[in-house]
Amino acid sequence: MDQSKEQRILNSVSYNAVKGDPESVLDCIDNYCSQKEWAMNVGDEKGVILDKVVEEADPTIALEFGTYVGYSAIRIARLLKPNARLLTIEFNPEFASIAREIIEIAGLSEKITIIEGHSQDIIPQLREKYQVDKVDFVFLDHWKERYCPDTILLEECGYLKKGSILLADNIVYPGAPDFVKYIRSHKSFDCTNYPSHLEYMKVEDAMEKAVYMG
Ligand SMILES: O=C(NC/C=C/[C@H]1O[C@@H](n2cnc3c(NCCO)ncnc32)[C@H](O)[C@@H]1O)c1cc(-c2ccc(F)cc2)cc(O)c1O
Ligand SMILES: [Mg+2]
Repeated sequence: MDQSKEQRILNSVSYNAVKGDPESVLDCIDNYCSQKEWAMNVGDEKGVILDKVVEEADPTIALEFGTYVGYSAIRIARLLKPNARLLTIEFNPEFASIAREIIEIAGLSEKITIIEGHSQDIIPQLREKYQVDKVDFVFLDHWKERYCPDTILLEECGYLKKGSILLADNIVYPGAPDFVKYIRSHKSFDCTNYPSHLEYMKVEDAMEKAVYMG
């Protein structure tokens, strides 16, 4: 059986990236996906917005929905302070295993925990199973129709505190209209839109930041 696109991305990283160097892993994935095969990584343009928001949040506990091959997990974790960590949730076992290998090549396995499962099932378990009290930063990049229910779930479970920052990818394309409507009309969220472009394409896209006001 021939390999998947995600396996080919891993092959390229394994062959071309400098072990232990997150930047070289990111560059390798961006080069592969802009020159060989498009893939749904947040990419280098929106990645700069992600970097800025992570630096603003300076999180101790960061959370991500939708690991895919680990590109944004590496992007986030490379900026974390020494005792900070990223929990990233992925339900596709093939993607989770590929992400684990790519994260290992980047040298960030100590800072990143990949949790295999559906976000809606894992979120309620974060306190007991993963010793999470509050989350400082959340990156939403999984199925777009799940952004809104999972944000509500995070709130209901009491993981958000004053100053918690959510950042959502793909606000324009593929779009997350119910999430945008919900978050912008919610009195406890202060929202900012960051226009950008779809990864590796000239198509319009945007990211939305939502700061929880408690
Ligand atoms: O669809 C997009 N992203 C989805 C991400 C899915 C990843 O996240 C995992 N995942 C999904 N739901 C859950 C879940 N919970 C919910 C389900 O239970 N719990 C855990 N993991 C979950 C999947 O297994 C994948 O690894 C997208 C598309 C385009 C795009 C643009 C233009 C085009 F032409 C085509 C595509 C651009 C983008 O940047 C995009 O992010
Ligand atoms: Mg995305």
